[in-house]
Amino acid sequence: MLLHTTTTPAERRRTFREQLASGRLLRMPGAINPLSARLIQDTGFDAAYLSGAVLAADLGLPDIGLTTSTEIAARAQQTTRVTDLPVLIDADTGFGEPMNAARTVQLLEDAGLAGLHLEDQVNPKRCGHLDGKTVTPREEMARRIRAAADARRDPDFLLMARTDARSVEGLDAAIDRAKAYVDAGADAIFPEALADVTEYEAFREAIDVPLLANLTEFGKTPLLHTATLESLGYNIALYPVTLLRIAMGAVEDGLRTIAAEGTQESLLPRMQTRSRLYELLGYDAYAAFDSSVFDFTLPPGT
Ligand SMILES: C[C@](O)(C(=O)O)[C@H](CC(=O)O)C(=O)O
Ligand SMILES: [Mg+2]
Repeated sequence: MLLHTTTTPAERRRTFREQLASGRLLRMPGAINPLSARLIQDTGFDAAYLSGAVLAADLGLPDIGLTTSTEIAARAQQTTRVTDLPVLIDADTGFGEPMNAARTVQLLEDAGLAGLHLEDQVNPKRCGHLDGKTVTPREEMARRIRAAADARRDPDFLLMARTDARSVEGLDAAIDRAKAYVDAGADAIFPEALADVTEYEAFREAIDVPLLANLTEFGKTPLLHTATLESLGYNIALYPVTLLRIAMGAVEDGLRTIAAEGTQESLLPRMQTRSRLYELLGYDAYAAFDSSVFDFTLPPGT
């Protein structure tokens, strides 16, 4: 793979549709940057995710709807360029009125994504696992979805509706909303912040389209095993902020170690090596293209 992926957005959208139709559980970690999306592909995951919480945190911002559709589209394009995997993006509330949601869909289609999800919170939105959320009237969200569905130019671009209603209006209302969102044109449903396995079951029973399970840490939902989700008939196991939490934990530990020990020596066994990084970046493909780019050998152990 030289410079970028050779898989087209259309191919990846078809793959994503086929994966979802297969009935198999897809495992979908959230990338923290384009390079980590390469690693997600390299370690055998099915698809990658771009989290609103991660994109905001990356800019040093809380996840309250401050980022813009053009900002997330630019980041998405950098990511989709370097992976062959289908990538699903968190489009928050669609960034405004239904007309804004429609523009968001087109921007994110152009960014090479396989699909997006829109949620039924009002602005300023918040993490779905926090208390004090407010949801829009059901009909307003249905308008948001219809506008998004009509704006699509590739019918394979996946439109997922997320409902945040479980912790606001209760489980039954959340299921009713999900049904209304499917009627409005949603291809898949993201039931946010379910409390336990019985709630997962109830959603599966009531909804015919693919379902996503959000396995975010330190939230309201148990960290269900993939085997459990498979037996429940869920389609996507999402690890939205997991890589960010792992990386930031390691970065903080590393910084404290250097400050305390005066050298990074003790951290070397925990670091990605230079050779692994070069492997991920595909240096040899560049060497094959132009031998003057990569005409050195790395000393052993680097
Ligand atoms: C999935 C989510 O929308 C995200 O932006 O990644 C967040 C995750 C989180 O804040 O833990 C959410 O669940 O609202
Ligand atoms: Mg989000």
